[in-house]
Amino acid sequence: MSIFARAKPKTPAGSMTRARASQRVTEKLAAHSGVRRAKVDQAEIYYHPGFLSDAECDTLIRLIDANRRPSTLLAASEDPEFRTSESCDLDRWSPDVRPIDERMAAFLGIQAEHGETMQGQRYAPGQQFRAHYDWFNEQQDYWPAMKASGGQRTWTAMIYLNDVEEGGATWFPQAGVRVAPKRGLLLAWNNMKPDGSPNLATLHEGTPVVKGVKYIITKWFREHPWINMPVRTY
Ligand SMILES: O=C(O)CCC(=O)C(=O)O
Ligand SMILES: [Fe+2]
Repeated sequence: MSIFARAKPKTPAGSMTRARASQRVTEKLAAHSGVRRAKVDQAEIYYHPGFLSDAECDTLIRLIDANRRPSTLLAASEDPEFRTSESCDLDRWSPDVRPIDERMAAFLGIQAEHGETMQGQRYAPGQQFRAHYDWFNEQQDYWPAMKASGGQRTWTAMIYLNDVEEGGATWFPQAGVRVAPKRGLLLAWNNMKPDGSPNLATLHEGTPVVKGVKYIITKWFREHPWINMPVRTY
């Protein structure tokens, strides 16, 4: 499921619960050696090189190639070029995915149940994901359903699975941060401000790939357990 907010809410509301939870994630990240924070004040953006091994990246690339389909948006866009990549949901119970899924959640200090299904994404040359927020716009029609299924998206964690010859950087135009794809690099950011309200400076885009193919995984974490989480059946 892919759901993205684009319009600005009129009065983003703060939340003490989100603020405290975000603070715990920040402290957890700060305690890991190898984590660096982007030197901007507008948003909390962190990197950790080498989070996944080459073998783990290759396994996920294989799964994405086997299951990819055109990426979707919940809030329809008038721009047919808004999100042109391919995506797939990666089965959180699969022995290839589960250890990585749980390692990402543990790294941020968030319970794995708060994470939506890990999403694999593939961008061929010319494909992109235009500027958007990962947090939900609480004025949009989809919000009651999102509120009931785990609430706001707090943190995003992404991992680049390969180096890309040219293009494909993740660009935060308001924060002024650009991250070039690097195999195994984890990029995580807080979609909320310190008071627990949505942070407009987390606007970001997957810029078009120019040469090569870009593979990533994304995990969006909710403020409460994600209740669409499928029950293990095997
Ligand atoms: O492809 C990228 O660099 C960004 C992907 C993204 O914004 C997302 O998965 O929410
Ligand atoms: Fe995003």
